Amino acid sequence: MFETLTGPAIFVHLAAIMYVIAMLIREQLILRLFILAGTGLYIVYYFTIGDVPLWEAIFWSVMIGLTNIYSIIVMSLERTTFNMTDEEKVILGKFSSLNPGQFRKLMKVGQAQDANAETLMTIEGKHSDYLYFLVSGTCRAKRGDVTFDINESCFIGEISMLLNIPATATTLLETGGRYIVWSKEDIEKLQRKNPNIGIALSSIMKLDLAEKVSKSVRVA
Ligand SMILES: Nc1ncnc2c1ncn2[C@@H]1O[C@@H]2COP(=O)(O)O[C@H]2[C@H]1O
Repeated sequence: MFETLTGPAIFVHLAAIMYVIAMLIREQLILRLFILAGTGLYIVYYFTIGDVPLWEAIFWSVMIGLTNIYSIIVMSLERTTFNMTDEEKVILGKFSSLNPGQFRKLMKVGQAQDANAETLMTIEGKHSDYLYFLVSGTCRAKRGDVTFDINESCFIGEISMLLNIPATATTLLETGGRYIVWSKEDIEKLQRKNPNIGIALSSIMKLDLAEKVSKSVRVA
């Protein structure tokens, strides 16, 4: 077998070595790059092995290679902030348990809004269908007789979502504030399709809650 190492057969040996190395790698992106190299070497082999290239084998190898390249591009995009706005990059900093691809999926089901007037977000004791992330501005909140401000870069509506209870406060965003709003139903659908996003989002909301508690003062 190995006496053919100098002819076109060298390519089939190299291709197989690429595949064997790929099978030892867990990291998807690197694994796929080795498979791609192997596929390229197989194509060279099919071109050079006989008087006539093995077109059927070449055709399917090219198809496999193109499919692999498509997945490599999708995976690479999922790991980078390419094409994100500056605002999205800042929000991603807060959502650090999500990778950029998961974050894009979450943002796709949400809507960025500017408050052109005072905007009521939650009503104490009432179920809310929405989760908000306050990008900028201040939200006035009232719980019982106590009023307080909630400042930017945090969630509004995460307590009722995490505990599945009515809103614990009435919250009103001042005019000019900016926020992202998600329908809880859309988030639940997304979580069912991507359980990892659900786990990451709930840990981000818990962290947000811990930060709020760490800054809160006892008022009564
Ligand atoms: N003490 C607090 N500090 C900061 N934010 C609060 C406080 N109490 C309630 N909230 C926010 O107000 C929201 C009202 O709806 P939720 O209870 O779903 O989630 C609540 C929090 O996002």
